[in-house]
Amino acid sequence: MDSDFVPFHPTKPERIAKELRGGKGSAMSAKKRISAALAYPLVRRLIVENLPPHKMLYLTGLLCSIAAAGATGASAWIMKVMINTIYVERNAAAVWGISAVIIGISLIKGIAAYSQTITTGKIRRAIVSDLQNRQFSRVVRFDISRFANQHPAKFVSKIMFNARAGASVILTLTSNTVSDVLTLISLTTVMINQDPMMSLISVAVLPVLFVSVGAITRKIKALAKGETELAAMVQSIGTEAIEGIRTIKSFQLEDKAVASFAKAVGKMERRGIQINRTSAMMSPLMETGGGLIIGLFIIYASWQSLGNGKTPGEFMAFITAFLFAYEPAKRLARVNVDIQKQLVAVEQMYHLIDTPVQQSQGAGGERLSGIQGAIRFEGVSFSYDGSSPALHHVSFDVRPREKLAVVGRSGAGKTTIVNLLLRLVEPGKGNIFIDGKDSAAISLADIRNNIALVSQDVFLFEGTIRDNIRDGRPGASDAQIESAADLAQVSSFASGLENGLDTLVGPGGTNLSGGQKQRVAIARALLKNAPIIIYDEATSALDGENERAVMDAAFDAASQRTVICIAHRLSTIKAADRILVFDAGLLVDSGTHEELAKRCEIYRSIFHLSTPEVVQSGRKLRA
Ligand SMILES: Nc1ncnc2c1ncn2[C@@H]1O[C@H](COP(=O)(O)OP(=O)(O)OP(=O)(O)O)[C@@H](O)[C@H]1O
Repeated sequence: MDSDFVPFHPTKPERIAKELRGGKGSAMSAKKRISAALAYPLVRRLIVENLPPHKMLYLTGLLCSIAAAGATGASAWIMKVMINTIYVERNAAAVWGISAVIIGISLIKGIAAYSQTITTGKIRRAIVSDLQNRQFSRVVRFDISRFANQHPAKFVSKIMFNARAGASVILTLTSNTVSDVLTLISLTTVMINQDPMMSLISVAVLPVLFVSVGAITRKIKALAKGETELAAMVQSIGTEAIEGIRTIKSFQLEDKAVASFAKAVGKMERRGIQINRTSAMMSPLMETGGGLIIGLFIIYASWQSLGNGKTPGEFMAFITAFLFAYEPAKRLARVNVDIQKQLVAVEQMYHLIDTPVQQSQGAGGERLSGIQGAIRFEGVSFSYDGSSPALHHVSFDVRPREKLAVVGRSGAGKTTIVNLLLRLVEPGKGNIFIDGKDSAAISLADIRNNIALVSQDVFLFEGTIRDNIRDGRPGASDAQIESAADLAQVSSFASGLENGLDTLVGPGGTNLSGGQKQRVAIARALLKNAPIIIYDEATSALDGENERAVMDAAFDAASQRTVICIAHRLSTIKAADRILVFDAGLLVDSGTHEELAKRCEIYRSIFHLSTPEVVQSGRKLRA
């Protein structure tokens, strides 16, 4: 890899397709198994981090499990009393008492099961919410390069899936398994008490069962790998298609979108069926094992009761305890299988949670306050993929309060300048200075506090227009918001809406046009009152007249700030003090519109293509 450039992985549709095919090098095939050595620390961490906050609920659940286990043992034991007293000794007077005890035992079991379901449900929901929040709060702080090769929907679906898996592992181990073990202890006590020999026979068959179950477990583990990825892939393809619905419709690509979705769904379905089929083998195995044990009992019990005077009550109590033990034993035999499936997701979850947030995000770094807005790029190189340069050895200065336009053909590196300035990516080589301070040493929070960005892809939160503008400066008064709205020409369209600036926007509210959204974004940036303001094709969705009005206002409002403006419209560019011309990652020229129009071939060619009036001199919006 060229040492000049930091690696950055592009979003590639082929990558998604490759993952769908499960091809070599795909995320799926790269996933590792959760070995026992890895599983233990994962499980330990899950429990240590998540259970203590719910210990009171957990204790309540444990008491319920103990009560339910005791009641289950008692309900097997009462069989002996019932058969021997009522049917062998024919004691009719005992019927009422024994029936009352049976009803009492069932009542205890029912109440314990109800309370346990309620408590584990509460614990599960609390853990799922907490794990989702922890993952999301980490993901939004990732370096943007982490988002380059994954669709956002994939991140979100993974977060949801991982959190559910984490809660399942915790509850399977600390609640369901504990409850099953307690029930088995209670039933085994009854069994040993009735006949130690018969108990031994049943225990002897268990290793055979466990070996077979182990083999199936390994197969399921292999199949479960990548199930999460496939689910996320389906969501990602579906979301992508809906997001791009206008393009899909205009190119009549509905069939292609449906086919690609169906392909992903089909792959997921096949994987699900395979897992299901393999899991299903567990049941016949356990049934056959159980049948074998019961057959042996009958032979042994007949011999005992015919020759050695064992009572039918003892035999019934034993069989009942054994049958009751079947379900919890089956669940315990499957614990490893169930957990293995979930541990793959838990590992992904901790991978997300443990991924370092962008360097020096949050604490640390030099402070940056009261700045003039001087910017200096010194020999800056950067590559997104580690090989092809997006910027190569770029150096330039921006004076405080200068209005700088950045132009270039598509892919020339204009947005990369903005990404570097905001430290959304770090330069592979060279340095960037803000007011003379190396930006790499400045606290990331301070860099972003001092720069306001209006980007080409406007993002508005669901809420009112006013709330969205206020995001620029959370403590701003209504008057300040309204003044920013006036400057950015938001008021001109908001006054036509029933609720003005208090109109709801976003999925549940009014849908604004692309240009209206851009004006809200400009108002938000103006309100921020940062010493440096960047417009990255901020007016691309506005018509010529509106664009000029908004940019006049934006430049005027920013007269005391440094402005960097990436634009394709000559009217905006002419208004700048100086223009930088980029081509294929290189800074090829800089000067005023008049100078560049005379001497810079690339500048001329850019604007000759779209704007014939290139040689007309431009009006300066500010001196
Ligand atoms: N996320 C990314 N992953 C990989 N390569 C990227 C990424 N973003 C940009 N590039 C590449 O870096 C180079 C510079 O891109 P940049 O977005 O800075 O160009 P631009 O001049 O802003 O283009 P446009 O005017 O089309 O927005 C291009 O060759 C582009 O393909």
